[in-house]
Amino acid sequence: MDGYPVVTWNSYSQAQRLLPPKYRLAKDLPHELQDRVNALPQSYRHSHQATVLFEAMIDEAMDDELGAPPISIINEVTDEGAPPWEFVYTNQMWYGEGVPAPDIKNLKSCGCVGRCDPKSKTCGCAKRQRQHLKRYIANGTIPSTWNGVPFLYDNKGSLQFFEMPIFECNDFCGCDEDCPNRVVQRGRRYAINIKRTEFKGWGVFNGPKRIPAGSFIGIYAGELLTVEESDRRGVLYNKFGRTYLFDIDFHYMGAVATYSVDAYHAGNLTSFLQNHSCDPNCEIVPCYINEANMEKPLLTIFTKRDVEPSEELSFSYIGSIDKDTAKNAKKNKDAVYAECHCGSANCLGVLFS
Ligand SMILES: C[S@@+](CC[C@H](N)C(=O)[O-])C[C@H]1O[C@@H](n2cnc3c(N)ncnc32)[C@H](O)[C@@H]1O
Repeated sequence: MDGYPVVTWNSYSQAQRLLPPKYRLAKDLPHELQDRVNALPQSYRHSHQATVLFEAMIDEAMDDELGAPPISIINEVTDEGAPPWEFVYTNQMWYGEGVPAPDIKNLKSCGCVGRCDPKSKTCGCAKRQRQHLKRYIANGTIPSTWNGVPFLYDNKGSLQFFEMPIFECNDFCGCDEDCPNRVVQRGRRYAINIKRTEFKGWGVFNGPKRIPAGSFIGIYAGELLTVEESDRRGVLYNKFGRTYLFDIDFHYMGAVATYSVDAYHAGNLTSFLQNHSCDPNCEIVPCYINEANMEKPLLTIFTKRDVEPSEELSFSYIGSIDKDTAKNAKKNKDAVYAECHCGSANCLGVLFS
């Protein structure tokens, strides 16, 4: 066309990156509801109304996982109506002081139309995942039976490989919402309950259907902190025996963390899924969506084997705390070192052992 520049998907997508990225600041976390409930007498927090209110708080936060089954709070063990009103229920990340905004300028995206074809040689996202896969192919992590398709999900959306980061299509890609490379961002598909256990506080339990291996359960949501702030909070948390900190230090980062997630003041069902098992059925996998900074993946939780109806969902703490911290905490008799009640046949007997 004479005199008019041609607007393509790529130029539109590039232009959008000039806008400031959308993200939430930890200092803006709302806490009015929690403050109001905590100001009420204990009899309220132990009532059925507290259960209903807690379930409603969860429901309201589930706008970003449309179609996800509702979550029930079940307590057949104590008289608490709900878990402690210490945190804001959210599936999002809230950025703490000193944590930079998401890097969208350097984010790679695809210009595919409709659903991305995993076999495509031109899809930018398939290319990016393939590039990253090369090192795993070279070191034999990917079995020789691998069919060469770069996306880590199969055609049912189940994760195939747990040892490497996922790169999903993002807000700047041309493909549709039902693209096979958009699983985490579509949210949870299986019914789960938050249930009081006898010895481990609250936990996450499967609903009535078997969850197949490789199913997405949730993002380990909460405050995204610098590791310095996380270390400062960790000393305190260890003293009173509950920590929800998770350092982002995957092997391809040289096992050194710059950032950490704290799910104490903000989080979702996955904070309770943080119960340890010596024979876990879930795994945390780094996943990049609207972020080019490799130090800031989302921590996403997937089932690593089939989970039976009503079975507890859990993962292993072993490896999630460094040895020096463990040694010192044990010496100081920190409350965070507890007897393990996972009940598995190969139980080591102690948490963070
Ligand atoms: C991050 S919290 C997990 C959620 C916790 N159950 C709650 O109610 O908030 C971690 C704490 O849960 C308890 N816990 C988790 N797994 C356990 C296990 N296998 N045996 C005993 N206690 C456990 C310990 O008190 C641990 O410090």
